[in-house]
Amino acid sequence: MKILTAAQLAEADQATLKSQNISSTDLMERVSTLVFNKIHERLNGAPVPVKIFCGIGNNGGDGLAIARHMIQHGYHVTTYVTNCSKKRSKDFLVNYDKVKEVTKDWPILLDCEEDIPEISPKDIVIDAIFGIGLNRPVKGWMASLFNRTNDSGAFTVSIDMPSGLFSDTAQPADSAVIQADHTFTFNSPKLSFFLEDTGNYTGTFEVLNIGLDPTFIHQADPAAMLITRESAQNIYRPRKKFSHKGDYGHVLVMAGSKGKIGAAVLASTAAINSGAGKVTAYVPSCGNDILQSSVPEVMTIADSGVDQLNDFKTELEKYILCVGPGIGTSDEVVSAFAKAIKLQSSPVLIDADGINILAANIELLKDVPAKSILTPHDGELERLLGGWDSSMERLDKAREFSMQHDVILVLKGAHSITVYKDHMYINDSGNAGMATAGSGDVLSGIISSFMAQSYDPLMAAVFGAYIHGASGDIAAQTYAHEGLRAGIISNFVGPAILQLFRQENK
Ligand SMILES: NC(=O)C1=CN([C@@H]2O[C@H](COP(=O)(O)OP(=O)(O)OC[C@H]3O[C@@H](n4cnc5c(N)ncnc54)[C@H](O)[C@@H]3O)[C@@H](O)[C@H]2O)[C@H](O)CC1
Ligand SMILES: [K+]
Repeated sequence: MKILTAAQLAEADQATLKSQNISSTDLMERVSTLVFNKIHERLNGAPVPVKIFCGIGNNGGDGLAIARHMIQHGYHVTTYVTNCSKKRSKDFLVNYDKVKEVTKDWPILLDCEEDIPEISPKDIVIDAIFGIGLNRPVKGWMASLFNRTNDSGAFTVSIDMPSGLFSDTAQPADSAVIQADHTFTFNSPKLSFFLEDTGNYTGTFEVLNIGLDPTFIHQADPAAMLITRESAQNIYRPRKKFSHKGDYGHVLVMAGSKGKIGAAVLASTAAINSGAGKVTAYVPSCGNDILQSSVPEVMTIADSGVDQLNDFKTELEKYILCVGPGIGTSDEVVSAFAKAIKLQSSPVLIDADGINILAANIELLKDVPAKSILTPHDGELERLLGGWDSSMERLDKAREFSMQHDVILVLKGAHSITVYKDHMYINDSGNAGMATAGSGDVLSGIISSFMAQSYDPLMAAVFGAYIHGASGDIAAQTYAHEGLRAGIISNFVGPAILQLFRQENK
């Protein structure tokens, strides 16, 4: 699913009016009727007090139209207008008049701190103050209104966006934001819904298809793609009947050190579980027997280093290198890592200490083949890029780094984001149970496995991140979040692939 920017959505709005030969008032009526139906389905006529707060732009227009529908259906609605500017939009004004026609009274105008009404925990609040037109932080008495709403305990439903939340630019620290319990968002979710510092404001969110011009949407170059089950289905490459293991690649997992051989076990098990034709673990010699007895399908090459890697020697000719989990960062390891990277001509996957080594020896990046994949968690990313003030800045810096070094970054988090140059792919699978030791090693194994199976590296990263999350989601149904271990996630790769095509989940 495409995630469009506020500017693109405003353009889509205009394209829709033209192609469907409708007025903006008609589109607002369509949108507000859709939202009303959703609310009506849930409230089912309940006589709860509903307070609808409307801004003076089109988000406010939506709110006024929703208010009218609710009043006409007998709901107990009080409608407020945050009267913060004289620049009322045309469709706000149309709907302002239409509410009056129904109630015979104008909505209550709020102009200052003293006008802010009491809000009871028993109220339902509908927040239609600002949507995608927000262009500056919310301060002053409006911030007080937002804070009162947030502190009230009232169930709060936001229209299109929680008011005060920016859709695709950095969230200023001093801006008040409505904390919604549920958000009805139009056409597509906004980028800020998926970021750590802003993603909680929406509560649960629901995307409503408001029938914007499909040609415009099809042609729009998205700010980011949301990778859902449907997207993953389209990336999946079925196997050929007449094929053999040589067709599905060979992953060489260079990982582990004394006390962290488990990282090598997890990454190589995940690689074989995800369909690589062959997997070899390249480990310090202390790990050789551990690997052999814990995962018989994986071959091993023991390095001359006993407790940690200190060289890189292999007879293998063709393989995909997956390097980094649990290797440490000592000088010996750095030289082994540097040697291994230098020998590669096709994209590699670098994780964990491999990223730490790159961050501390940035000159090694020149030997990393183009379109290689780095899978940092935030600590590793910070070492690589320096810090950031907001999640948006984190993305900006990641895009710049990707552009500069021609590498793919998988930024791990609740919604892992794969960044390649100016394209972003936001993962929509996974759960908080996956925040557990070794989960990243499993991800490295999965992605490198798909690379070995000839997925384009970018698609291997995007698909691998989805399958990793989906495996965790299926595993959590049996193990709960708390019971998930990385090795368990890895065992559910097969069920996650099956789930892509199960009919009942459509
Ligand atoms: N294409 C669609 O998705 C459709 C969206 N609809 C709804 O319209 C809004 C966007 O409306 P717009 O008029 O462009 O902007 P807003 O209503 O969000 O607000 C603009 C209004 O507010 C002023 N303003 C901005 N920031 C502040 C601030 N911090 N303090 C005070 N005032 C501020 C600004 O100057 C404007 O006057 C979208 O979200 C949907 O809800 C349509 O209904 C249909 C199609
Ligand atoms: K809103």
